[in-house]
Amino acid sequence: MITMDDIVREGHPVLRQVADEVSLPPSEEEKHTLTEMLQYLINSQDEEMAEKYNLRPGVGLAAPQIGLSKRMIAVHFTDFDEQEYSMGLFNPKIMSHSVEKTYLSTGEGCLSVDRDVPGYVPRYARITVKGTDLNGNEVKLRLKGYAAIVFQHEIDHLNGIMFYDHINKEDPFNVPENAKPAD
Ligand SMILES: Cc1nc(NNC(=O)[C@H](CC2CCCC2)CN(O)CO)c(F)c(N2CCN3CCOC[C@@H]3C2)n1
Ligand code: NI
Repeated sequence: MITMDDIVREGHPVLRQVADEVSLPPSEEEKHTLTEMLQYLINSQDEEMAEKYNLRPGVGLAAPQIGLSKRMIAVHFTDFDEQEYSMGLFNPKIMSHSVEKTYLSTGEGCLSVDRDVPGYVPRYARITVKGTDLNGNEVKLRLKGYAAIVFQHEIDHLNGIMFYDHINKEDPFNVPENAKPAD
């Protein structure tokens, strides 16, 4: 199982690389790894497992965070409309996005960042994502708000981008005029 010992921390070059496309169909090993990434999220949200294995809770995870520079992400969360997302995706790609932005009023954190970085992280309010799921099916997702934020955070990791790269350096709590909080 994946534990915090497997999560690389900021400063490791893999977090600043552009990850490689996974050639399709994914190998058994790639499918196993993506399944393990999803399992980490599920375990991390289970109080007993998180306590027992000292897991930081997570709603998303990207392969570079376990040292694997491949375009693979896993997400496990329920959004504010009670819509559940629990999936692994190969080669996720943002096909289109709104001009309008959104952000989490709590700011963001990252399993690869062992410090608090205060500030709003402006992200697209709505995105359309395409990718291939663990069953080898192509999926097309239209996401907004919280779900859009989580997927953007993960896809950023595949492009070597950390959440704090988006925070306004002069005024971390500056809100762009076209942005509304997701929560
Ligand atoms: C928002 C949130 N971020 C948590 N952690 N950070 C992460 O997931 C990072 C990714 C998220 C940071 C902002 C957007 C994506 C991991 N990242 O580094 C991957 O790249 C949480 F843990 C969390 N929740 C709320 C839901 N709760 C259900 C019950 O179980 C606990 C769980 C806690 N919400
Ligand atoms: Ni992260």
